[in-house]
Amino acid sequence: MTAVELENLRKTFTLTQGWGRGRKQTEVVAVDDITLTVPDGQAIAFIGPNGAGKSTTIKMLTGILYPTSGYASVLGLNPWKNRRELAYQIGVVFGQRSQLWYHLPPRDTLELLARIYNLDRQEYIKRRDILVERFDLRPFWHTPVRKLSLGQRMRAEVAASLLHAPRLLFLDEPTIGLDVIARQELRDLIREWNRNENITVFLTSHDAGDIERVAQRVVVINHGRVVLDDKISAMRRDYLGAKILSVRFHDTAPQITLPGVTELKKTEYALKLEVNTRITPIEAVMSHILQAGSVADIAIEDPPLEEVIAHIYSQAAP
Ligand SMILES: Nc1ncnc2c1ncn2[C@@H]1O[C@H](COP(=O)(O)OP(=O)(O)OP(=O)(O)O)[C@@H](O)[C@H]1O
Repeated sequence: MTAVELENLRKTFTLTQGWGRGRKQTEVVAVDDITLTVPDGQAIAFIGPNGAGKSTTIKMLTGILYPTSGYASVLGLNPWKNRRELAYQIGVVFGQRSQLWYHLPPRDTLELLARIYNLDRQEYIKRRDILVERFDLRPFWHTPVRKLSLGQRMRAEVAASLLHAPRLLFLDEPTIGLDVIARQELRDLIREWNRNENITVFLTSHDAGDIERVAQRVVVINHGRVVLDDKISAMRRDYLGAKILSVRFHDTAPQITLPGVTELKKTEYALKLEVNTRITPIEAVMSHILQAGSVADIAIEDPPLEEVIAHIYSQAAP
């Protein structure tokens, strides 16, 4: 089953500038013919620079906005024609905007949502108890949302979005503004729900850690168009073609001079190199190092995802 299917999805906005006779209308293309298929159970990071069209796409997929043209099917439904029906099957979390009742504690919010979604009482209690436990809501279960820390609120937001057991979860910048610990906790919860409950995740984030931890696949958009669609591991490997080699030696670290190899750091007994594997394959660099010095330890890593993303954005710029 396909969770999301888009074909030439497009959204333009008309902007009016000036007054009276000087009034001018310009067209902004926010989403420019996106075609995309997301299978059931996949966690996809939908990323791109500011203004790339991510939120506009999510708004169309959740039925908030009508597209200008194109086709979309979300869990087999047309989001803007079957918005109500779809709402029972999807969860939506916007990091920048709370979906909770500001003056109510999470307890009452979940109770209200259970009624809105018409959940069976026994089912609701079972599910609520799991969410309270897994999202650690107990310490602030009776505290009005307005008094929660951002980390607590976001845990409550995601838990609330999962109450009606949606099959697909849209998350728009869910970790924005969170500290390192709260961000990690939230990422792990989203990942757990995706892997264990097989819920499809459609995530936007500017945080490389979120993307890396949560998603299996990355779709990069820029100016409303898909510029890259790949597995995270493949994106890193193929796009930059770079590897980071960290080597420790038993004695003084040698000088390594090879085409495509850049020294990032050197101490007396250690070397950190960046290898452009398109110029010199990693095997050749390794055998060169093994001959040049007495190697105690060697580690090969991919470059940080942040660098890869920055590189993709810069190449996609007009
Ligand atoms: N209601 C609107 N009216 C006019 N233009 C809009 C409207 N909503 C979005 N846009 C424009 O459409 C483009 C895409 O915006 P969108 O919010 O989808 O980007 P985004 O990728 O979510 O960006 P960010 O990462 O900053 O949230 C931008 O140029 C934006 O200014």
